[in-house]
This record gives sequence, C-alpha cells and structure tokens, in this order.
Amino acid sequence: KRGNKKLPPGPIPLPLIGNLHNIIGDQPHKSLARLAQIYGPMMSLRMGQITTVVISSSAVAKQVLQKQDLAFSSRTIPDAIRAHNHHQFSVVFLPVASRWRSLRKILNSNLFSSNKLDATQHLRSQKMQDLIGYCRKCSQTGESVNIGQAAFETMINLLSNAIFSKDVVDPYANSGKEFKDVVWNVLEESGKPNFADFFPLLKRIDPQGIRRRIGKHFDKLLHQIIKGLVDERLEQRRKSPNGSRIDFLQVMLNTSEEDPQAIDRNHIQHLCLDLFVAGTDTTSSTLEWAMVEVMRKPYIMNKAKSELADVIGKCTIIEEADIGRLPYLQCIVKETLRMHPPVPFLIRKVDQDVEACGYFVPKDSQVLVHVWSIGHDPATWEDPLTFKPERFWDLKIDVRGHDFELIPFGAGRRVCPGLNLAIAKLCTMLGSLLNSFDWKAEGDIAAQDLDVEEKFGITLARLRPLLAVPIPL
Ligand code: HEM
Repeated sequence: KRGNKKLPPGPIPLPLIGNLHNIIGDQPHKSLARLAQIYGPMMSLRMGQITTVVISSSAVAKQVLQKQDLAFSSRTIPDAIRAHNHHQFSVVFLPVASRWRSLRKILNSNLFSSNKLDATQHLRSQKMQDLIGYCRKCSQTGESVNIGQAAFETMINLLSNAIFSKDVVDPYANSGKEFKDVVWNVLEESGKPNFADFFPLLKRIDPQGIRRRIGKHFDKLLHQIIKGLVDERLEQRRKSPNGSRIDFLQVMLNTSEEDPQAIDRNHIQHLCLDLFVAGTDTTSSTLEWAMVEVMRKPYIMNKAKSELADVIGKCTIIEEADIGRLPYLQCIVKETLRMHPPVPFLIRKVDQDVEACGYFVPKDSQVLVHVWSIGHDPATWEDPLTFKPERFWDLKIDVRGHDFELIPFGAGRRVCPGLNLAIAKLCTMLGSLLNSFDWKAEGDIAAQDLDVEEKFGITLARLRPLLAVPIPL
C-alpha cells in the first residue's frame, strides 16, 4: 500500500511460495485467466518472491501500453538470459534507452521497413518454393510433413538469407542440422521454468544455476556458428573491399565502421541470435496451428482453397504482393493469432513505483499483459473458443498493436519489429500449402478429429507436432 493507493487485488499468497500453487501446472495461461475472472482485469500475485501484476482486459492493456507505455517498457530478465551477458546486448531485453533505440532503428530501417521488405521479396519467394518443393517430394513418396518443423526450417533460411545471404539449413540433405538444433536448444532452455526466477535468493547459493545449461547452447550459436559467419564476411570484405553485396550483415558492419557507438561486433552477434530466436518458433508454431484449425474444419479449407483458386489460380505459390487480394486467408491468420497467440503474455517490468488504473505497482514488479486472455474475452469476442475466421469480415480490429482487443505482437514502443514480415510469411506459407496440395492427417486420424492440446513453453505450441500428408492436386 502507498498513500491511499493499494496493490491490485489478488489471491492471498502463502508464505515463501506466494501464489505459485495457484498457477503451477502445464496451463498457467488458463489458470491466470480463471483467477482474473475472480480478481479482475488488473490483479496482483506473488510468484515466489516476485510481485507480479497481471493485466487481462483490453482497456487496462491500453492504459499501460499506450498511455503509460514508457513506465511499463522494461522487461524482466530471466536468469537464463544472463548467460554470456546476453541481456546487456539483446534488443529483446535491453531497457528502453539509447542502445536499445539504436538497435531498433537499425532493424526498422535496414531489415523491416516496407522498402527493404519489398527489395528482398524475391529471396523469400525462393524460400517458399523450397518449402513447396520439399512438400512435393514428400507427396511423391507418401511421406508426411512435420508442418511446424518444415516452417521452422523455412524461417531459419529466410532469415539467414536476409542477414548472411545464404541458407544455413538444407532440409533435403538434412545438413545444417546443427544450426537448427542449436537455435531449438536455446528456445527450449529459455522456455523451461526456473526457480531462480521466482526466488532470487537461490542465485546466492548457485549463482551460475541454469545459466550453465543454456550457456553452452548460447556459446555454440553466438561464439561458434554466428561468429564464424561474421568472421567469414570480414575476411571477404578484406579481400574485396568494394564488394557489392548488401545484406543485413553488410549494413551492420558498415554502420559499425561509421559509428561504433551505434553497434559493435558483440551487438551484431547478439542481434543475429535475437532474430533467429524471436522470429522462427513464433512464426512456425502459428503456421502449425493455422493448418490444424483449417484441416479440422472442411468448410474453412474449401472456402480458403476456392478464394486462392479464383484469385491466384490453383497450384501456384502465393507471393507477398497477392496477400491484399486474399481477404479470407488474412482472416484465417488473424483468427489463428487470436486463438493461439504464440506469445501468451507480454513480459514487462516497472523500474519505478507507478500508479495505474487507481492501483499501486511497486518498483521492480513483473507485469504480465495476458494476450491470450484478452483474445478470449467474451466481452469482445462472441463465442471466443470457436475458430471462426468470418468474425474478421466486418471487424475493423487488426493485429498490429493499434487495437488493444488483439495484441499478439504486443503494442507500444516495444511492439514486435518483425510483425509485417511475420504476417506476410504466415499468409504466403499457409496460402501456398493450401493452394498446392490437399492435406490429410497422418495415420488413421480424420482431419476433423485433430486435437488442439497446447504445450506451454517459450511459445504456446501444439502439444503434438502436426504430421500431415500432402496429396498433389
Ligand atoms: C507470428 C510471429 C510473431 C509473433 C506472434 C511475435 C510476437 C512478439 C511479441 C508479443 C513481442 C513482445 C512485444 C511487446 O513486449 O510488446 C515480440 C518482440 C520481438 N519480436 Fe516478435 N513475433 C513474431 C515474429 C517475429 C519475427 C519474424 C521477428 C524477426 C525476425 C521478431 C522479432 C522480435 C524482436 C527482436 C522482439 C523484441 C522487441 C523489443 O523488445 O524491443 N518477431 N514479438
């Protein structure tokens, strides 16, 4: 309590563990949504020793992410992320200050601006052809495609082409497995619950703790694989200083030479790691959910296929320029992001005492904006548990962080910088898969019976990978 302002309401914490018993389990997003129905859209809990404020309505989200954005713009740093001091270099975890600003500016101007995205469209189109080629090969042998994994590999190569102008994974030859596996290991370790995050005192007993576990994967990705790619480029630049290649690595190295304050060698490597970690699993698990939902409902599958056939023509790969003419496809992608946001909570922190919505939020509180709950709020969404792309026909709610009823990419100054790329890729991957093949579930399962069980980790993925057999049209 401060003055006449109190902490938001919440369940009574137990000694030591606080409210961990209220949320522990494999579905913490659902446990927190249930608690919010009792305690309201702004509630407080103790997660071990950490005061946590959970925001579960669009109105309160708008207050903290738009009106008081700066006060809520830091992030809690999980202990794992301190391995190799990643938090001191990472655009995802740096506080909103000059270093973070210059990294965001480099990303926005040189990788994600609409001009840059237009100019690099052909590279991504090639990766779509690789994905469809891979599915075609599976269709000839009758093999199933692990949709999430195929999309994960596609995203890795798509990013590696934008950054390094090369593929780092070859799904046909199963080479480049190391790169893919290391990115996956980093993701998996970062998603594991870690008691040191709830009980900072534990860090005194074992200061390295989880960092040892994740550290070796960070080390491999940062100091061996990414460093190797950067070294290789520096060598090429030495040999031919007037080389004409302009990819994101080249831009970062040029910027670093002109203004070492803006970005240095360490930041370049950590930024590459950030992009592979933030941009791959988020996009591939959303695509997997979209395929599951479409396969479960034949009327959605047929409607999407007939839109694609009418507008683009059957068996054609979808280009980014086509997306504007495919409104139903866009509705499917938005509905997937509403039902299955890969990032169920925005994780923020306040660095000072703050007052918001009449409550007191003490310095260093963790703040969770409950994206999943907001997207399932029955006050906004009729029949929220049903997958219904049609709801977006006449609805002017978008996913880009301006409409607080649906914020799968976050909002405010920390909004996801890769959102336009992610939306474009979700539409082109889904559209191309649907337009090139019919799909059936592997084994004896009827597509309509595919389950929607979730696995809570670094992303909210499907519990079992979707294995689907492509049938040539
Ligand atoms: C479906 C795909 C994606 C989803 C749902 C998603 C979602 C998010 C969310 C919720 C945040 C936190 C925003 C906040 O706190 O307000 C975020 C941050 C971020 N995302 Fe994405 N993202 C996706 C794809 C991508 C891609 C493709 C990239 C880049 C290649 C990317 C790069 C980043 C980065 C660098 C941040 C940290 C931004 C910062 O803290 O300043 N994301 N994303």
